[in-house]
Amino acid sequence: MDAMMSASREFFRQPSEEKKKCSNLVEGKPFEIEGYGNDKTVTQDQILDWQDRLHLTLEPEDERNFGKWPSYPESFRDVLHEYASRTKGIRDLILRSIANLLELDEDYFVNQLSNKATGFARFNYYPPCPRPDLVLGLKSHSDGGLLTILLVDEDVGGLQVQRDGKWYNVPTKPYTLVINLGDCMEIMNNGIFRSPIHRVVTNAEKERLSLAVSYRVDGEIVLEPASGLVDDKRPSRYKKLKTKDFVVGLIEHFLQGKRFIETLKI
Ligand SMILES: O=C(O)CCC(=O)C(=O)O
Ligand SMILES: [Fe+2]
Repeated sequence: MDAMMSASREFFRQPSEEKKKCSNLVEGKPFEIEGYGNDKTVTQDQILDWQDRLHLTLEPEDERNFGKWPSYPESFRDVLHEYASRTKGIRDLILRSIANLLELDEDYFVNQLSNKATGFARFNYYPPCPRPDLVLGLKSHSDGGLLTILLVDEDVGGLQVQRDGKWYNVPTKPYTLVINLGDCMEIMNNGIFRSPIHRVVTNAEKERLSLAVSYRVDGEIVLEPASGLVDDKRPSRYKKLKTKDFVVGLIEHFLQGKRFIETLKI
């Protein structure tokens, strides 16, 4: 965890020209998510976030785009490779625990992950912000996938979670990962465990860093509640759709500060 955080910090502290070697914007090419930069701007009045992010595909491994993986610091690639193999183990452990809690077959969620299931890393870097009262580091959202394994800055807080309309600070604690369930998980468990709405506030004096590793099922899989969690008393609460169509809606809504899952509720 320390090695991953310090390699990320070294990457983000470089001058902008160096970071742009991993840019997600390549002249003459359409916007790509993968790489260093900002999220896409789709409307004139879109509210932007006070952050830089580096978005890298981790899974499937053969789809890693090393052209966008930082070569500075030198350790970055090896550290991320190692970190990603550890988070995959944590993913499976948590998916099995959730299945047990729901009294499903222990491997129910793990079995939904084919070798085409996706995993990506989103490194978030929040520079100090002179007007924290005016701008968020990351707008209010819920994560889209099955689950997110979040490594947060151990000194600087900023992550907040919403409950009953109120925002609560998530405390920072060294060597502690925050696990967020995502919208795909909420759908697959028929709304028993929900994906939390969260956001990041900015800090006037200190920079902040986080790394979110999110996992999703394969795009061809139809997202729907596990049959063991649907009956006459608790019918399916979400419209069915393919994961790849879900992802398109998810991104469009996220950029505008909205939640796609709300439109799928029956
Ligand atoms: O920076 C954080 O603590 C949260 C980041 C986050 O919510 C995300 O990347 O989805
Ligand atoms: Fe998030």
